[in-house]
Amino acid sequence: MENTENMTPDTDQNCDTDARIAELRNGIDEIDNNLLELINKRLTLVKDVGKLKAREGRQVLDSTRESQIFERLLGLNEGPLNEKVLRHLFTQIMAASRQLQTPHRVTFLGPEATFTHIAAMSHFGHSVEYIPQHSIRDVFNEVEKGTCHYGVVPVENSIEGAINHTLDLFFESELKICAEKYQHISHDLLAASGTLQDIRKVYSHPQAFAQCRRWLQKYLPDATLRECRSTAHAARKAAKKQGSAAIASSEAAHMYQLNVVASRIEDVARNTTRFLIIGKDEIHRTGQDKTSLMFVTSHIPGALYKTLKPLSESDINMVKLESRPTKHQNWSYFFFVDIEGHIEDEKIRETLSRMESLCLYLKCLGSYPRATEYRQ
Ligand SMILES: O=C(O)C(=O)C[C@]1(C(=O)O)C=C[C@@H](O)C=C1
Repeated sequence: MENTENMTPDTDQNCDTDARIAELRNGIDEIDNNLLELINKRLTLVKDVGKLKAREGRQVLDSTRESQIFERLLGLNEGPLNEKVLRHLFTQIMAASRQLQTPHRVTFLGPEATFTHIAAMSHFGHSVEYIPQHSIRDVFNEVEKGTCHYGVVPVENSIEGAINHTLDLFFESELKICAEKYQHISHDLLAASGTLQDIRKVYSHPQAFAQCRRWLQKYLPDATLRECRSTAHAARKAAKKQGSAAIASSEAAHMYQLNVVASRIEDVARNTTRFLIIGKDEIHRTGQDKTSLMFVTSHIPGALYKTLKPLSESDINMVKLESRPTKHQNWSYFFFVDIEGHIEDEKIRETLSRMESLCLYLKCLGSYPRATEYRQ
């Protein structure tokens, strides 16, 4: 038996706190046990859905159903769980479900720990197999060959603009856009030493240097800057060379055992990249959708205006317009347009067929749920 006579009030208070924490932890354990049981019950139902889908040759991923689940849960949620964490938790649960139905392989523009990898993981969760590729073309090829179910490629950055190579590949490919994902881009300065003092060389991708120019001028004005193919390559180099650092993601710090010397060093905080998930699936309507199109007009005055006119006449909102040279003929262009709505909507179908009759070529690149843009 403990002698409590000499206990100070502080010790008394510590005992009370310990007892109260232990009591609360019992409650937490009980809830965790229930959660575990419920997750396994959910997975049993998911397995049965998977068997029915397999019998009819239906695809495992049902983005429409997943969007409905998120919408329903967000409507029910009264907190303190916030929207971002709710989405993250259920992304992981549904990723585990899909993996149970058929192991999924997702390919992305690598290497690992780049922002494309981060976007892919935040979309598909941690239960799928991720396969990095050297180029955007290789991502398209692997999905076309069927060695991977989905590919993740960048398409647009809020500061630098369109990723032209991705747009060009849609001309040659029959793959569809199955989803979109906005990823906030935030750069950290990583070094093995963990301090600024001994850094003489900084490695990074040219775009990351451009986005952190003011910070570098202020804190590392004398450092030599070395350009690399990706921020992940930069982190790998910095891990091997003394007195060097990399501008890369915090995930890269983890992967290459570097320390974060300074975080969020980008000059503009609202730097976001939009990624596309490409695959062979047609995604059903959710009611909150986007449709991506590409078309070529004839080379005559007013051709673009005439092709877009049906959108305005049908009161369809256009959310993006890009042009790219066709490469077959000088000064002729492909146009890429994103509109609100789904190809299964009567109004969209009818409008697209009118547009098709007004231009030389029109292709629907896919209809998919509209993603929300978050700041992390
Ligand atoms: O409802 C389905 O079709 C399921 O397979 C279940 C489930 C889920 O975990 O809720 C999993 C995968 C699909 O993408 C959608 C939903």
